[in-house]
Amino acid sequence: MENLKQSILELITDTSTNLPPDVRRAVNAAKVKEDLGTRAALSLSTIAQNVVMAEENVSPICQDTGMPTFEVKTPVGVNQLIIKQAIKEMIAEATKTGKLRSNSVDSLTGENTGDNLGPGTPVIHFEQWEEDEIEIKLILKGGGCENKNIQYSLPCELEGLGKVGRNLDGIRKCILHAVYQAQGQGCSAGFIGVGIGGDRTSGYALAKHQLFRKVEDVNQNADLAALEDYIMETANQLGIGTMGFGGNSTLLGCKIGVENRLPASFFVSVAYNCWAFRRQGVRLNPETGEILRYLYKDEEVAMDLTPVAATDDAGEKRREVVLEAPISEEQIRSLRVGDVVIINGEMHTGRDALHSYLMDHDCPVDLNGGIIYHCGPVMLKDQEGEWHVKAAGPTTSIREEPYQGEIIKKFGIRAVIGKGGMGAKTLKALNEHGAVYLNAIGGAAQYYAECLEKVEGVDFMEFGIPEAMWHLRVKGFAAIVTMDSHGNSLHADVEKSSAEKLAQFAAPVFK
Ligand SMILES: O=C(O)C[C@H](O)C(=O)O
Ligand code: SF4
Repeated sequence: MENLKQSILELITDTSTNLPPDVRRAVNAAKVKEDLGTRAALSLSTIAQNVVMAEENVSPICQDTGMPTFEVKTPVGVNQLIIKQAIKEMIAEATKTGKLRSNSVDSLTGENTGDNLGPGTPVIHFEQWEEDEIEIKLILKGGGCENKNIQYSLPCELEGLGKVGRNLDGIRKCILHAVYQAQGQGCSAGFIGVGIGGDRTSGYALAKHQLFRKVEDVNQNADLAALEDYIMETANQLGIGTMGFGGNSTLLGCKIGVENRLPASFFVSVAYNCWAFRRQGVRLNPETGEILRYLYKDEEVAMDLTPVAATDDAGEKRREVVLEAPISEEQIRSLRVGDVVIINGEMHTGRDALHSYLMDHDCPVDLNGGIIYHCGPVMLKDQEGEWHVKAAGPTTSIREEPYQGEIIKKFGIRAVIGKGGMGAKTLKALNEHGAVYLNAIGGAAQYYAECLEKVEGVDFMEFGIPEAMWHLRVKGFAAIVTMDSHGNSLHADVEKSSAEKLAQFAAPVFK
């Protein structure tokens, strides 16, 4: 097994940096479906560019390289302990070289282990099989989309859809609801794996396992094949769109599996995966560990890089406003939902640990007129001790909803950048203080890393790399105003309109 470690490292690197062809085809098709010039089309254009950059730079497509989850099949007689050890070593190695973000955190203390190893990380499932080769599959599913997973216990009642029975039609309602409740927060357009049955644990495992099916794969169960088709057709009518900006591409794939259940239980479990659907697999020679072939590389698919002009709904070119901190209240009040903002100068990252800390502590830097970026980057230090940004897209902002409004006011912040939008409390604070919420394109970690020209400093390294407060100098960082200081929220609008559309699918479809 002299090649085993190298093969595993290659698999991890490829999964993190090179989007598989079936996913590329789906993202390209989504772009064609969006109306030219819309926010959704613009986002897909950035996403396509980002995919190309990640492959070229051999750097993470998204900074959140997720919970590494391996499914390993071995012929009888192969020592699984050796494979487990090799996986762990190569996970640590890939973390050291910035192919993975250090993502394993002690649940109680919040301490980051720094090498992606720890109790429960990585996840490795072993199985024996009759074939002669070793198969290793890997999925890197990020935290933001994982947070949008949902499990339904039937029968139940769902807002807008009414009673949900223990039958195919009830399952249909659950899946539509699952897509609706994710809105743009899991970096739509997404892919879902659904597990029908099992218990609470095996149901979710089944759902996640469905994500290993190819996007074009047709379900062998005719009922489920019909349901998958129906969901693809219908979910895309909800109007959530890429990043939740509204639009025609909300869902790029739906795969449904079924297992037996207990008489008393009926679970429908849904695993939501962002567009940055990173999964790959290899077949290995059982003697040498050398890669024989990849499982998800049927052809080379180039990303569609056709440029998209930024126009508003009336076809007018979108207003572009350049901002540089410190930003004045007047500048902020002139911004409206839909404006494109280009940021130069200084910004600071901050996510969960920082927001909670700032509630009752001072900030080491002056944030008056400043910009906070909800981002947990991948960082590498060079030999001179200087930090470099390797991947740095936004994280889901709604997690900061309990803190954000107060923090904006306490420190005089004028702009918050993130993705997926924020709630009513933040919207109120934006209005009262004079601040904006800017939506960056989730998952576009290479695209944004290139705008982050210099790391000026860092505070709170004790929170771990993703949670630390990085002080960055940026150039040409583009984002869209999705919540302004006049009480407008694109997110609230899309949520409302998609809820109305969801309710149109309440009537039974399947027997
Ligand atoms: O943790 C991150 O950087 C992003 C996360 O996957 C998210 O979608 O919020
Ligand atoms: S930031 Fe978006 S693209 Fe990245 S892992 Fe989270 S949900 Fe996926």
